[in-house]
Amino acid sequence: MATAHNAAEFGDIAETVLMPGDPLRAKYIAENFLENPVQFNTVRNMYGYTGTYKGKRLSVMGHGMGMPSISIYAEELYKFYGVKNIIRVGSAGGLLDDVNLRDVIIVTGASTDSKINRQRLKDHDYSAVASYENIAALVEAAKENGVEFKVGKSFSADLFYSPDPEFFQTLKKYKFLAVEMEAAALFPIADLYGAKAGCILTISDHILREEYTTAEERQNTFNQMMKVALDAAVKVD
Ligand SMILES: O=P(O)(O)O[C@H]1O[C@H](CO)[C@@H](O)[C@H]1O
Ligand SMILES: O=c1cc[nH]c(=O)[nH]1
Repeated sequence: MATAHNAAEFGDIAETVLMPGDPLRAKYIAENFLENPVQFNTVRNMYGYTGTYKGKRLSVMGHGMGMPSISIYAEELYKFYGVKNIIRVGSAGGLLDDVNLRDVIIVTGASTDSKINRQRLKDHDYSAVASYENIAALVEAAKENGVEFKVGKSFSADLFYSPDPEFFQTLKKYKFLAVEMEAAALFPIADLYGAKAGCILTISDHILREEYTTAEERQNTFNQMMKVALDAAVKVD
């Protein structure tokens, strides 16, 4: 049955869904990587498509920006559409010295400055970690594709425009590889539904060095990340 945010009927969406923040990136993945993609959602322009990749039925759908947005889309996918695995494919700002523009990051877990998980856990900390199967499959797929990668923590920020840039130094001290805005919200929702989640990122800018990729560079390096995520998605049941 359709929800307030998703026009799909049960069965329209595959058990594995790749989710970029940008719905146009979802369209790009569907049009360039999926065979016979069928669009299942246009509500709020949060495009979603289902097709096949290497013989496996897969979906791709945008999740918007920020934790409230991904929380709506991810929870509905797991709860109402029988989705078993969501892999976020996102962009992120690099923090560490050895994290460079265009690097691919496989996320093991994410901390956050949001209260979103404290609302879930009576104000206690939540260890928001990716499913091991996704971490392992993403690593394997990256190696198979000859894509260099780093594995580690991301920090999911509520605010893109931070009022406290000094805090990035603290994140660096604790070896967070990158800042993005959704992983910490996604992983606990997967836990809640006994499902899986994962996250792979491409470094689109370096926060502490103020370096930025061009739109064209982002497109090309994102292609590497998409391929790794798709090949990983095929490996995980
Ligand atoms: O490129 P996406 O997947 O949207 O990810 C990053 O980009 C957005 C901010 O520009 C946030 O959603 C952040 O997490
Ligand atoms: O959330 C994000 C994504 C890319 N770059 C940033 O600085 N933050």
